[in-house]
Amino acid sequence: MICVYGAGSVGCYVGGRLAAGGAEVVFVGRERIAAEVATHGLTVTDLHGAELRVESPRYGTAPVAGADLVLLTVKSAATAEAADALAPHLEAGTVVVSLQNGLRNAAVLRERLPQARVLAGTVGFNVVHAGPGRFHQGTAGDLGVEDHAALDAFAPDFARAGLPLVRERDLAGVQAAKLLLNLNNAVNALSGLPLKTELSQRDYRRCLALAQREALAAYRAAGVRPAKSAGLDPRLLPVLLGLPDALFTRAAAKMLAMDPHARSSTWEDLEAGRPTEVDYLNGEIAALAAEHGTAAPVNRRLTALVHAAERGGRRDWTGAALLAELRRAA
Ligand SMILES: NC(=O)C1=CN([C@@H]2O[C@H](COP(=O)(O)OP(=O)(O)OC[C@H]3O[C@@H](n4cnc5c(N)ncnc54)[C@H](OP(=O)(O)O)[C@@H]3O)[C@@H](O)[C@H]2O)C=CC1
Ligand SMILES: CC(C)(CO)C(=O)C(=O)O
Repeated sequence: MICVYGAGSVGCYVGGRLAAGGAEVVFVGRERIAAEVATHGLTVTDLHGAELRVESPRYGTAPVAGADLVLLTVKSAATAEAADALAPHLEAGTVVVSLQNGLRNAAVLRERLPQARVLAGTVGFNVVHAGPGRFHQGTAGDLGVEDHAALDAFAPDFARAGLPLVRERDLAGVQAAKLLLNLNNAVNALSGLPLKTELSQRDYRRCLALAQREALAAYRAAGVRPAKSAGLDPRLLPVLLGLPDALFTRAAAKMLAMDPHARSSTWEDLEAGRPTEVDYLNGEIAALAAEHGTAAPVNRRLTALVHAAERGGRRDWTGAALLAELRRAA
């Protein structure tokens, strides 16, 4: 049995696809989503036109025993608490995969779940809660997981679900590369715009490039080596982002191949009135920079602006205004 623990956007989508493909899936999460899927069932859709239904998903609010695989899909701030709740229900050797953004979740899980085989993972695509019981994948991307033989037993379930596991030898590098892209979550949430509209405007991209340059400097100082993404050396990302719109649209066609309504998870958090994960994204870079003596005023400012937005502050920054604000901070 596969348990999805903390089933919100990513958990309902991934678990929904697995269940629609025939896997036995138990979802654990909050009462409001349990009530929603009890009434409406689960529908998962994607940018390629897929629409899959799970009529009666097993969705509860308490941890369950007997899972062979746990997919952990809570936001980073909830990882420790989720691990503590799961601990008494895991048998020795149970595989726990962290499908979360950020760099440190797997380490938190390993510390709190010594009996489990914890593997780090990344979700390379965006999912939004698109209506009652509906979860939509709006951008292309893979499920990356730290390679381990323990995954052999589950790989067929993911393949049948149309979400093949991409088994990575350097997951830490993939996570570091993913974090470079997730620095855009703050820019996207502050813009109030869909990802495609935001990334199509050079000034927003320049904001992201400033944040990425700081991250690359912090990585260098810390000895973190981000992996290539889509074949591109991560050091070239800020250069690519700085291109004029017409050139960028052509050079980064793959990056922009997304549903026009796709949003970042940080935008979704603000929209739902929840605390965001910004401390684990831009805040992670600020912390890494402080630890290794490099500068990260842009990531610090973006973190502060997202926290202000959580308290009702501005969420309609134009690209020019945000860029001026970040340049003032730098
Ligand atoms: N959404 C996306 O497009 C993407 C997200 N990610 C990453 O995936 C992870 C999950 O994100 P996402 O699915 O968007 O997050 P969501 O907030 O949609 O889902 C997490 C769910 O877990 C619930 N939860 C929190 N704590 C517990 C707990 N102790 N027990 C049970 N349920 C709990 C939350 O409830 P409540 O809110 O009430 O606390 C929420 O419903 C994050 O790290 C995110 O960065 C990665 C790529 C894309
Ligand atoms: C897929 C991506 C990068 C989209 O912004 C994401 O990880 C998120 O929304 O958190």
